[in-house]
Amino acid sequence: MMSSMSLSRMLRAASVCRTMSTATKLTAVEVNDKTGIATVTLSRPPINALNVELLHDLYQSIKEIENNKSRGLILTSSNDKVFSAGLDINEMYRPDKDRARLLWTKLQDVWLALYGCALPTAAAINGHAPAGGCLLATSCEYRVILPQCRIGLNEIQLGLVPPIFCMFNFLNVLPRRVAERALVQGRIFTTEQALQIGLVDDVASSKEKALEKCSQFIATFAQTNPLARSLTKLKFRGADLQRFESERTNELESFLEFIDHPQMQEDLGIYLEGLKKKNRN
Ligand SMILES: CCCCCCC/C=C/C(=O)SCCNC(=O)CCNC(=O)[C@H](O)C(C)(C)COP(=O)(O)OP(=O)(O)OC[C@H]1O[C@@H](n2cnc3c(N)ncnc32)[C@H](O)[C@@H]1OP(=O)(O)O
Repeated sequence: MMSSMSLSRMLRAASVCRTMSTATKLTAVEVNDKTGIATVTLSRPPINALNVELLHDLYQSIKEIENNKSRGLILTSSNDKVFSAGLDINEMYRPDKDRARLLWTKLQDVWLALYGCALPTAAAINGHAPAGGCLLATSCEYRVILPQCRIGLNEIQLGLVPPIFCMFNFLNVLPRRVAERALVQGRIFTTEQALQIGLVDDVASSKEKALEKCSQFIATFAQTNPLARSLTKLKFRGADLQRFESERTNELESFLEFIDHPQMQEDLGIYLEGLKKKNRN
């Protein structure tokens, strides 16, 4: 039987949190009415691989939170081992061409929405965050990770050329030399390494503590004029956003050309099979 203690705790939580009206199936959005902070939880089992639908839902959630004038946005995962496994490789392996075009366009939309978000943004990285997972986390302004996680932009290990926004994100958080080497080597960092190089800002022992640290970061802006804050953020990120816009069509076409290449398809097939084999052994 549920104790009266846990029941009252649940009722208290229910009174301060509400789910947003258009919260979708693959992202859950919860707004804390006391703090005004919205939490977006990636919820595509088993590993939050970014397919067309998840990217679509994530974009909608970010825009909805921004339009509802929340105080800040925290991104996290419903999976306790994986924040996001990055792009769903099944969407790139023997792809339907229209769907591949849609996938890339939606990834670009999500990056624009998150990197250029007017609100303070933070990622509670409660699991591994390779490739697209790391891209989402580094689009935010602040990152907290859990122990024993792995994070990094490993695209090059799959034979993929990291898109320009991967470069912007890394240059925004890492010294240029470290960013370049990490991208060119496709490095995946442990929790300790990520903290040491500054890829993440802090480490927390649990998801709850990570969310708390993210809320504390967002609360540091409580006394700051929101418009002045967002315009200042855009001054820092504006050049990247503009360059992205000028290269967006080219990047889409190169992605489609790249994954259409027979060697690329062979490499992706081998990589995917390797991931599956791991579970069969
Ligand atoms: C011009 C071209 C530009 C291209 C640039 C592209 C920019 C972005 C690219 C990407 O994001 S590519 C994706 C790269 N991602 C990875 O390399 C991650 C691979 N996965 C892992 O390392 C691990 O799965 C994990 C995330 C650390 C989780 O490990 P865990 O042990 O918890 O789970 P697994 O048993 O490994 O996986 C479960 C299940 O999911 C399948 N899977 C894993 N990752 C992906 C993926 N990214 N896409 C599709 N499917 C994936 C894995 O095969 C398992 O399947 P089953 O065996 O259960 O069938």
